[in-house]
Amino acid sequence: MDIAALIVAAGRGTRAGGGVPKQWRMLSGRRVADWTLQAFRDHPRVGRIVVVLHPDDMGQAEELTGAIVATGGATRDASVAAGLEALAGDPPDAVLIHDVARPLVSPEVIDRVIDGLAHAPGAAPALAVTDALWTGADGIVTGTQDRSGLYRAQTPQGFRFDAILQAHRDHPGGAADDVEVARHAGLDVAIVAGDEKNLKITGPEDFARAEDLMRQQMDIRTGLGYDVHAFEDGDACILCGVAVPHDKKLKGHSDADVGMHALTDAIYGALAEGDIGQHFPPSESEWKGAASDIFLKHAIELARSKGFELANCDVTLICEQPKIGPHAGAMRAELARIMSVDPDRVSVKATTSERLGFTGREEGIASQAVATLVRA
Ligand SMILES: Nc1ccn([C@@H]2O[C@H](COP(=O)(O)OP(=O)(O)OP(=O)(O)O)[C@@H](O)[C@H]2O)c(=O)n1
Ligand SMILES: C[C@](O)(CO)[C@H](O)COP(=O)(O)O
Repeated sequence: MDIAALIVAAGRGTRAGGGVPKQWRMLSGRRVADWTLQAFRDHPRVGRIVVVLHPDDMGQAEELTGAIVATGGATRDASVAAGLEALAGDPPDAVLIHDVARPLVSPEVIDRVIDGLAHAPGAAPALAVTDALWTGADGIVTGTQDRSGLYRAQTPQGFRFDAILQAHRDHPGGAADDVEVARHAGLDVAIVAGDEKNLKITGPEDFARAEDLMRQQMDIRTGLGYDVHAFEDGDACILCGVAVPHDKKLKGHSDADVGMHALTDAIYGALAEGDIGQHFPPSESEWKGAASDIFLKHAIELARSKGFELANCDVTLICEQPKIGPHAGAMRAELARIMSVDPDRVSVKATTSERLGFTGREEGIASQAVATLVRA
């Protein structure tokens, strides 16, 4: 099934305050809109993504990589209609209509909505009301409302595309959500289980709630790498991607970059994905003399394919000679370039072993590295 996501992001977020529409405010280090888009971009069953923006926000479009951008209207339903029309030229089978203000939507909720479409033209997540419901006036309770059969509606609300497009075209406007539009057109909408965490950022206090929930669901992994290479005759050592002049070089099947190997193993370790020798066996001649950036790129791309980003890494080189200090800045910059991360996430430092052991006797260089990976 060809499934598109339609993310409405043309509201002004007046109730949230803060001077900037809530979708552009920061939440756990990224904009609200970036989290929401990522949830759909990472979902294997979602193809295209349409984002509906306010005319004043078109400058943000460039940063929403890979998304089709449409211009929104004065109300939520006008914005949804604009997004549907943007898809109508090349219609998907189904569309998932989602508030940008719900950045914590889980893959499981998205799956349940998609699965619900197998049995009905519409499916939407909701939570049964569990608190007692009152009516009140002037701060005084005036009655109790029957809560049986009442639900709190969430998004994404999913529909067969042709049906919801026609329903919006025929609707007079003023609907609270797309389920109301669908029902007005006589379409059945299945209720699937929502998620307490799928909150809509509405008031100022919701930012702190959303950040707490994000912290709870973060997956943080740490890996440790260790490597040793012996010296042989030569004129430079390749260390963390930098050629450091020396009267010896490091011996190995590849370029013997002991620092980069330790870091690569730390990333594989954090992912529980074995080690460098498992991915690039020394028995294979194609890795003979290979530049070690191939290994590091492979490890970081493997991490990204599993949804992880590098939070930070720290490499220690253990040797008497060559002196690392003058080259540490260049090494950090090179590792950061290879991994496409900010240099302030990469540390390279060195120590001697006080002339003890094989490093102290200058027979070779050892390296240790730790890497922390985070999946939000
Ligand atoms: N003209 C509008 C109004 C709302 N929305 C979107 O509809 C969703 C749900 O609306 P709400 O939480 O009410 O957002 P805002 O309209 O931005 O908030 P407020 O009512 O506080 O201004 C949000 O993703 C919002 O960006 C939209 O695309 N176009
Ligand atoms: C669509 C919706 O998210 C369902 O809960 C909600 O109705 C939209 O937000 P609003 O605050 O009602 O504008």
